[in-house]
Amino acid sequence: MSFLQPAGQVIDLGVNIDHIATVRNARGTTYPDPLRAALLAEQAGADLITLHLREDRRHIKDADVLALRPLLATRMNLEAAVTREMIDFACQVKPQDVCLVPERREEVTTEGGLDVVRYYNEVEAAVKQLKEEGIRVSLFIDADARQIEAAAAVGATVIELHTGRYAEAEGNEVAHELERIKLGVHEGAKRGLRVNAGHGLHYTNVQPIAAIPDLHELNIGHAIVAHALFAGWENAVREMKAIMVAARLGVSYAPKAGA
Ligand SMILES: CC(=O)[C@@H](O)[C@H](O)COP(=O)(O)O
Ligand SMILES: NCC(=O)COP(=O)(O)O
Repeated sequence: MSFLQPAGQVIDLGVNIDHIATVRNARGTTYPDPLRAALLAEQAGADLITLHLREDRRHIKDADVLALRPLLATRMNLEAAVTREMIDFACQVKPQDVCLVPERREEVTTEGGLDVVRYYNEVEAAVKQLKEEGIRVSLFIDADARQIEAAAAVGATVIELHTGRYAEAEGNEVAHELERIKLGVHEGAKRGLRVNAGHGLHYTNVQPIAAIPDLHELNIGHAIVAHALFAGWENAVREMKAIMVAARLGVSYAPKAGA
């Protein structure tokens, strides 16, 4: 229980440690250690640890996932593509959560949501295999009614709405994308799904998202790692959690300088 968290969970923060591994891999050293980052993030208020084992292993490696799984006090949310290799690996690791994401080797970062409508049969088979191992399955999708409907139909119990378009929006588009996410949260909750969100969120654009009722969890990585370069890792996690909780509770929170 984070000291920032009132009784009961207001909104969960999933800290994505991918880009700790990006820095490590830049020189092929053992530091910074993603496992240490994960354990410190938990102590600083993270409610779960998210990590994306990409097909090209550009940041998180198989060994990171295997080593971290038994160490976490909270829970592991493993992001993976819908491939035989990744689904079998996830069934071997048995994280509490798996989030199925789209992946293209040439992409810089995740560009959109999983097209559950188009790949319904493949996603359905993956969801079934993971659920048989006792793993809770989330689908990383756009805030699109057809994708949300397909996610519920295919047997997922959780969806994570891709907030990339909101994060990249400018001017009047910001309000439009925020409304699209609000409608997606409502649509998912109406269908009995647990609704999460993530991608491209940072210390200012997170506030309107965290304020959306019925949103259970935000997965945030790149911005926390970036802020940690100046504020320190644990401060960066604590500050993000505080901002999210304050936004959800409708109270103002002004981080002290250098927090
Ligand atoms: C699915 C998602 O939004 C995150 O996992 C994101 O993919 C972070 O990893 P990358 O920066 O490698 O895309
Ligand atoms: N699913 C979103 C995630 O895990 C983190 O995405 P980002 O904050 O690194 O863009």
